[in-house]
Amino acid sequence: MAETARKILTLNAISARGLARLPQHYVVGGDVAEPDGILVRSANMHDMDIPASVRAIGRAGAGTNNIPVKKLSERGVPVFNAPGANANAVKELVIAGMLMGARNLVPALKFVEGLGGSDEEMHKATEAGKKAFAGIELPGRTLGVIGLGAIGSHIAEAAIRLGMQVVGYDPAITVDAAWRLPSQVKRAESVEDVLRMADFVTLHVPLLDATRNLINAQRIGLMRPGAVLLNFAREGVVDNAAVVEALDAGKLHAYICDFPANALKGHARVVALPHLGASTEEAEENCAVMVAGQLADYLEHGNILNSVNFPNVSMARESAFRLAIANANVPNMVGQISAALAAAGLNIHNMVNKSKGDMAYTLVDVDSAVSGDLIRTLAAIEGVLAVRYLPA
Ligand SMILES: NC(=O)c1ccc[n+]([C@@H]2O[C@H](COP(=O)([O-])OP(=O)(O)OC[C@H]3O[C@@H](n4cnc5c(N)ncnc54)[C@H](O)[C@@H]3O)[C@@H](O)[C@H]2O)c1
Ligand SMILES: O=C(O)CC[C@@H](O)C(=O)O
Repeated sequence: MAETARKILTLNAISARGLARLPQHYVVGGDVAEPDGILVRSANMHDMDIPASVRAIGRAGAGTNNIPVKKLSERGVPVFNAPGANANAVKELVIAGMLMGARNLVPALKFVEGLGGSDEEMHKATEAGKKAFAGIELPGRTLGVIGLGAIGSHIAEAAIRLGMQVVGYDPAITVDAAWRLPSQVKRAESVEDVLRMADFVTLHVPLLDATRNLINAQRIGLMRPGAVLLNFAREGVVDNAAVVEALDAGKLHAYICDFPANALKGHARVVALPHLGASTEEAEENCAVMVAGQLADYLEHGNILNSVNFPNVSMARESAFRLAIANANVPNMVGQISAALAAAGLNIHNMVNKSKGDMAYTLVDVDSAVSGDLIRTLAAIEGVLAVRYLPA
């Protein structure tokens, strides 16, 4: 059988090493029509008319708040991401951010930029002015980490190595992340507990309805005087107006973030980086390699790994005839699918069905070719969202 020339639309620049993970016969570009899959980084897809041809989305990164995941679930389309692939890059920038805040590096650099006159005048002004930028050291200080997933757990570990005390909060920490945490990390019972105990607070939660404005005026009120707040998660997790008020009142020492906004612009105690957390050669490559591999495995074989809306499902190929069915997680789907296959005279060679929340997914290998009529019958079952036939 000829290879299917699948088409992949890229909405952002995707690292070449990642694209090389796609089969060679794929057509890839920023302007392909009727794509089978989409690769994206931070481009906002909420207002995009996503073509009906799209079978899967690959997010070369962690956060998927730029993607209409719910709408895609209703179409039976998985959204893949790259968990942990940029965690080290973000960790390093957060450590840099803590040091910027602790040593007042940005205001100090601005002061130096403003120096003029002869070298001798500069030296004099330097020695007279430097006391305004005296800072603190990290060992012995407490770092509060809110969200102990791929990034938060790495930061907790790095901070312990730097001699800091670490207190963390995550109501749904995964087993993997918990294993990564050094035993010295203290477990807090709430966001409020972390805020009360920490000199530096860093946020590593996804942007969800539940985390929007997680850090607001009332919670900032609980923070230690002179604390440094770091936000390399998402803009919406922090109320910018409340932060500016706390900075102006001297309650917060600095706000270091990855999300420039008008409310923060020009503030002497704000460092806003241009969403640089994942912008390293290594992270861009790791994310693209991971997600392109997952996308291709799904398009070719129906296997699912690291989808935010579907369960992990993978089955070794022992038959040339495979059906991949996305369905709602409701009773009797497997029964109806099996009955339709039996009525068509097909023998099931292997089958797996798994669910995640409202979504379920079924892979079925059969012993002989599948007809167009059977695919239409399966697609017409109530609760079936998408059916793909994947002959090897
Ligand atoms: N600045 C950047 O360039 C950059 C790069 C990567 C990720 N991010 C952002 O960081 C977020 C986290 O990334 P990750 O790779 O660590 O994701 P992750 O899924 O591994 O970890 C997120 C953790 O947050 C926890 N969480 C959810 N709600 C919480 C709450 N209310 N309080 C405390 N914990 C909560 C989850 O249980 C999970 O353990 C991403 O969703 C993304 O928005 C930003
Ligand atoms: O792709 C990027 O540059 C940012 C990615 C980052 O925000 C993420 O959520 O992984």
